[in-house]
Amino acid sequence: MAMAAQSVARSHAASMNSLIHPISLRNSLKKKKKRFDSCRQFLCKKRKEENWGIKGLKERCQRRVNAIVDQNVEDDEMSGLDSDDDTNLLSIVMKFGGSSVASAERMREVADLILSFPEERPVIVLSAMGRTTNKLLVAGEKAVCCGVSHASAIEELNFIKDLHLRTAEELGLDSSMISVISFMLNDLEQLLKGIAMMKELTLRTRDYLVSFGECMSTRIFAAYMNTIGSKARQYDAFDIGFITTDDFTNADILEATYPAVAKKLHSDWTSDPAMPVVTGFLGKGWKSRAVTTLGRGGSDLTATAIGKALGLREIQVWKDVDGVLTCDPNIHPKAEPVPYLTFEEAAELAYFGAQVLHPQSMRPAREADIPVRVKNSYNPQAPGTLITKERDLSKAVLTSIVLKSNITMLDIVSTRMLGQYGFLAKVFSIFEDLGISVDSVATSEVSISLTLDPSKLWTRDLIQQELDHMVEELEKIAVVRLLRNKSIISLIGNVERSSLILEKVFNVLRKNGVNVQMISQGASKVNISLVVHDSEARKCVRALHSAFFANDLLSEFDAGLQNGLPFVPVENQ
Ligand SMILES: Nc1ncnc2c1ncn2[C@@H]1O[C@H](COP(=O)(O)OP(=O)(O)O)[C@@H](O)[C@H]1O
Ligand SMILES: N[C@@H](CC(=O)OP(=O)(O)O)C(=O)O
Repeated sequence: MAMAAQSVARSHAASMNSLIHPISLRNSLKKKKKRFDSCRQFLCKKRKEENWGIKGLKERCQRRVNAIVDQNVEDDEMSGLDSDDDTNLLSIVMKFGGSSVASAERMREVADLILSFPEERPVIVLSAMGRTTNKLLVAGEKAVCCGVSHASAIEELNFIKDLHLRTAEELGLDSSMISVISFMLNDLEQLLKGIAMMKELTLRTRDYLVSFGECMSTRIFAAYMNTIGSKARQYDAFDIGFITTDDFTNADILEATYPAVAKKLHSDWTSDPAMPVVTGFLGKGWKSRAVTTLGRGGSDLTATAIGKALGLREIQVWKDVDGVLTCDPNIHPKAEPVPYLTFEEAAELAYFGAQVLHPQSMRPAREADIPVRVKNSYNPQAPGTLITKERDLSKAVLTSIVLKSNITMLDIVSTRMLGQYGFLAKVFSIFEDLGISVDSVATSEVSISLTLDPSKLWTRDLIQQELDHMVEELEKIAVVRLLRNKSIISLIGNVERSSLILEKVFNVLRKNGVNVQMISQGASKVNISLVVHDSEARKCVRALHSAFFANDLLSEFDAGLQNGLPFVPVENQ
């Protein structure tokens, strides 16, 4: 901006020389100053979008400064700049998960945290309070078999009522908002009675049932922000353009969502600015028009979708951990935060079971190239994890270890009725026809080993029915072995160094007497997956974590690499 200021001075001096009237000079300078401001915004945005280096930025700056000074307003690259002034538009998304808004006290802390960024104009995305979603699901299951007269007494319903009414009162919300919440709780009770009467809980009803969690948390929080004088407006995602497939409990966001959400949030903000507080996790089925959900943990996806829709600067997801960790802290208490990840690594990590991020959530952020920051709302000072398109992998070996348990594995050996490619094609067309999703695959000429993704299969009965049908179909062309109770351990890291990673991994496994039943290296080049028996999996992850991350062994491992020698820790030699 120093350069811009000098140019304003230059222009000022030039104007003085030609004896322009002081008022028109002031207006002209004001106009130019406005142009410089919008120009700066425009350049910053374009620089990010098009990845300009410093040299490119300088050249473009100079061109625009000259154009402004010389009044060359017809310059192509300048056109539309006045309307491109986005200094007052929404700037970031801040998503707070259930643990961040579990009580009145937590909501107050979240409000303070948001207000501690006065320079931002955030869109807020909230999940349901604490474990409300789980409790709603249990209440639904209980309603199916408890009888209408007992539905009101379901323990989880009363817990949810008490939590939400108490929170609204503790936050000092006015009586009209307390009535809104009471009405919603009353509707929830009626719904549970309906489920009890029907004695069934369809996937569609299940989604409507859990939607009460986010619908109530966002209303309470937006009302609280208004109470403390920070203007906020609540939105139900299904009413502002979140259009999804009709796959209840696991819906996908459709493309039409992005322009619709952008239009609604943008026009409300420009006509009457108020911090948007949006329900995470929810959408509207494009055919059914009913409430859908995006799969467990889906508020992360809501946040990244809003970031993409509005082209925001950053997406922040606030959790109860110091970022994405080197492994699940419930498995290894010494798990450490990972400072940087690429979208690809984060997606792989989430897909292979790290609960911290929703499996699909990286997609919109990657498509729009918007950085995602994972932060801890209980420890805002911690730097967290920054997820971007690229990062320096030259020193990276292993980034994180992820465990996905209770997996079903299939061993399929061809009866040689088909040629090699006919065999593979037939096997995968069977999965496609049955809508069964496959996680990891290892193939030879006549056999395939693969793991099935259980998250697509919702109830026990359905799993058995589907599996029986699938095996029946596969047995027409192959000998099939179904192996249950397996776990996938995914090693996310720099697969350029896969042989060194594997050497170390197999040392650890050998020492612990663990047999690997399948191994696959993803084409994404960031993931090696090992399949082991469920009963050995947690022990394995702990041993691998200690070998790779404890006592700074990772850097020793790196040092060994630099000397051209693979490092094997003493404990494993
Ligand atoms: N690799 C990992 N890194 C961080 N957290 C993980 C990891 N694997 C599992 N977790 C679990 O994920 C939790 C955070 O995810 P989640 O409960 O969905 O957060 P929120 O509800 O706040 O969005 C953590 O409390 C932690 O127990
Ligand atoms: N409340 C939903 C959606 C969600 O994203 O929750 P959280 O952010 O607390 O993981 C769930 O529990 O699945």
